[in-house]
Amino acid sequence: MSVNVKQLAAEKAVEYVQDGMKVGLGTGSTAYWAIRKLGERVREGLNITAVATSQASEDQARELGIPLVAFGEIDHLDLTIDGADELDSRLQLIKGGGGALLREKIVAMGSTRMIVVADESKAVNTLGKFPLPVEIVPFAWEWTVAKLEKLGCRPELRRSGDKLYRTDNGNYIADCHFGAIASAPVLAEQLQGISGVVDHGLFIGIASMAIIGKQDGSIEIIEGETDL
Ligand SMILES: O=C[C@H](O)[C@H](O)[C@H](O)COP(=O)(O)O
Repeated sequence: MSVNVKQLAAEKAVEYVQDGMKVGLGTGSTAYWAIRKLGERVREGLNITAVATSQASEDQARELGIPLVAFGEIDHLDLTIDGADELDSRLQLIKGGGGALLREKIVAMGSTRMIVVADESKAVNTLGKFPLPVEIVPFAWEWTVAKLEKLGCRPELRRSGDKLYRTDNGNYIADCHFGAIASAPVLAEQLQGISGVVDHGLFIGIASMAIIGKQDGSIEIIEGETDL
């Protein structure tokens, strides 16, 4: 019987959620399982409040009866559980394959802890095989894309059918094919220096722990410097 490795990792992460916590809900097919499990625990009496990183996750949480709170009502979160497209052993991440990177970064950076949940295919030695999603404003996007190209990548504007893809914030995503990224912090700084770039999918120094589900049914945990 094949193991659902995403579910395995996600459900392990939910064990870290305690009564009274304010929780950030990630986005994607792995975070989906964490939200599902949280819904189960809420039905069993767990008392939490949550914010979501995408419309899809918000809808799922609402359906499951997870109490959602407005950002104006809280000033921080205790724990965020979210997926990743790639992660390395230093807990540097590429996120945004599902287009939610900006909201995900705002929520993760407002959290005391962030647990990344992933299957083993996401764990890499060097980030960059997965094209780096960069959220850009539609205004003068051609100029922004040209500047991205100058950083040494092949940017590809994400499409949704015959239209350009729009994020939940109304922006475009440029998927930037860099190949192996020599220094994620240096690249992050370069990206932040481009006007027109809203944010990018490099998460550096944000995750506190990664829980990686494996096909043999085991789980690998990588702990960062900010421990749980
Ligand atoms: O924008 C999407 C998010 O960054 C996801 O967390 C990421 O793409 C991983 O998604 P999945 O768990 O579906 O592979």
